[in-house]
Amino acid sequence: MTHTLPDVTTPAGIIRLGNMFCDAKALLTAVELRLFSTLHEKGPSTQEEIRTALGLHGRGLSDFLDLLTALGVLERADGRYRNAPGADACLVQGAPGYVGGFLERSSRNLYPAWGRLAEGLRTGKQQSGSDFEQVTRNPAVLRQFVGMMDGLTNVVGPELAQKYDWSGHGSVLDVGGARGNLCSLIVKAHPHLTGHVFDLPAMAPLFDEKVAEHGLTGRVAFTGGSFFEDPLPHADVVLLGHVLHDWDREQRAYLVGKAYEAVNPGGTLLIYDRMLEDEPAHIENLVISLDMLLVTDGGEEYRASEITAAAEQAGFVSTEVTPLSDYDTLVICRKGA
Ligand SMILES: C[S@@+](CC[C@H](N)C(=O)[O-])C[C@H]1O[C@@H](n2cnc3c(N)ncnc32)[C@H](O)[C@@H]1O
Repeated sequence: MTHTLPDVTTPAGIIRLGNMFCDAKALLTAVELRLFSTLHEKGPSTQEEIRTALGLHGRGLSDFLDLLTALGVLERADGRYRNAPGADACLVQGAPGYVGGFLERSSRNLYPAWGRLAEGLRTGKQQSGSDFEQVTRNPAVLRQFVGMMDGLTNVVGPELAQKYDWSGHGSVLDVGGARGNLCSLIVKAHPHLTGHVFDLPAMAPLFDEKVAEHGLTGRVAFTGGSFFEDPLPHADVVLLGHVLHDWDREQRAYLVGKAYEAVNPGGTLLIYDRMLEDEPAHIENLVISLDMLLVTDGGEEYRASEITAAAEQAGFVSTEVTPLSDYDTLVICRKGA
């Protein structure tokens, strides 16, 4: 994936880079207001039709719509706005490739936390005031959070289902698998597998709902518990996806060791995250690593080499590192038979 950055050798380019948070907030706001879903439903619409449908005041609306047009997520013709193709595929609620859940939570949680980045860097403390305990206590926030996870697993899931050879395995366990979206996508693509998700107990009702939506009720099971305190179920393939980056280095090594115990002999542990490289080239992954500074107590993105070393220490006989999706890295850890 390529990045187009402003020319930061010029004052105008530097100011443009400094203002790019405004571009992002315009997109996040459009998702929050359900603009893309509304345009998908109503078809090309005038500014006035959009104003009425979204219940807006009207001041600033033409600039807002034109900014989204300049950013490429809307198109304007004959005084009517409609979704650009990418927005129609990814930002309309209920579309298979919907990533708006991620953006919605970004708008409500990450965006304000980034406003306190200096404080986060000064203190090393998270700035969102919402650890997993708090997230799971509030049903509305939990729903937003799982929507965010679905936004990411809708992208990673289909690729993981294709990329890894699932033919020699009979079962998959997704540890920290949220409401089971990724596990369901894998079981749907490989119906010979039985699926199992382990996550905090509060996730159970949302899991039931999601698995029913996938038409897999009874084929993907759920066990509630804490992966730090409770035993994990066993499976041929154990997954830890976007989980290790929530924790510090010592906790990550502990979870790799715990996952080793859960993998059946001859099976595999699959770990994916936005892992970092030595060269600071991946803007998106560095941004997510700073997200972890701002929303977790010890989390950060990390290098694949940390995980291959922890896997070796835990007892895995071999490891393989490969790219997954546009931003993730997959580490495949094989257990001896
Ligand atoms: C960042 S999400 C990743 C979700 C999913 N694996 C994905 O790829 O999108 C981390 C998950 O870990 C779960 N989690 C956090 N603490 C946990 C704990 N102590 N035990 C079990 N699950 C936990 C959260 O509820 C959440 O679903």
